[in-house]
Amino acid sequence: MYLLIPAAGSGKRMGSNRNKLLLEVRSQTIIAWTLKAAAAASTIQWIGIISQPTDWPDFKAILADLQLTKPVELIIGGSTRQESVYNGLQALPTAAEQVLIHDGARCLVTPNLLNSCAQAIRQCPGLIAAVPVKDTIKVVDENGIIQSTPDRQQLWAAQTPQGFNVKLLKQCHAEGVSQGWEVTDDAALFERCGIEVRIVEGEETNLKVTTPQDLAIAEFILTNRGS
Ligand SMILES: Nc1ccn([C@@H]2O[C@H](COP(=O)(O)OP(=O)(O)OP(=O)(O)O)[C@@H](O)[C@H]2O)c(=O)n1
Ligand SMILES: C[C@](O)(CO)[C@H](O)COP(=O)(O)O
Repeated sequence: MYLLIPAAGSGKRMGSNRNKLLLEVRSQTIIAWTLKAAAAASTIQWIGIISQPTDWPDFKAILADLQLTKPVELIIGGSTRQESVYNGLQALPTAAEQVLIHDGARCLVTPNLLNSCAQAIRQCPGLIAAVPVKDTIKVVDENGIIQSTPDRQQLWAAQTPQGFNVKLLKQCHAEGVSQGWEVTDDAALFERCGIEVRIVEGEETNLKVTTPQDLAIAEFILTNRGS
């Protein structure tokens, strides 16, 4: 399976002055933890890291340290996650029929979840890892007044990995560009194009390191795993 790792963000919500993926948790960078999970997932045969060239010296040093046995390519990122994935899709080897996309910032993903998604995407056009929402969610208007309470049975929190048929995902991204759609994940492009996306049960611990609080939680989870 081909794996694209969007890693070209700036980490505004982290409040850091550099790419948050270069911050350390338990003495390893966030991107190193993500790469280690990808390396340990037996189904992953190729890894593309979508990133800003200014970060390449750091990424190359991390790769040299990890000594991965799978081919890894650095691909130039865009100014949004959507643009970064678009670039990643253009850089995939022509043999790639399916692809998994996994945020570099979700560094607690397990090899097991990557493998489950890689196997499942062979049977459907698109899928995402997701977990059932535990909170009661409110829809609120611009004045802070609650409008409704959606039925929680139908609410799932989206994660990555997200898996897709490459040809269809390229078509959906192209449609997104021509229609000016702005989305925060690739499944949303499939949804807008009317193509089915399946849910694969994700992992509660598969959080996206977004804020300083998430860094502390990631540290706690990795310590408990004995990693
Ligand atoms: N132009 C961008 C923006 C984001 N990403 C990647 O998409 C993933 C999810 O994005 P997010 O957590 O929002 O990362 P940042 O954009 O870095 O954070 P922020 O939104 O707080 O600035 C991250 O692995 C990030 O590196 C990317 O490849 N290209
Ligand atoms: C793709 C994603 O990780 C799914 O949870 C997420 O949508 C990334 O963007 P966000 O803006 O941080 O939600």
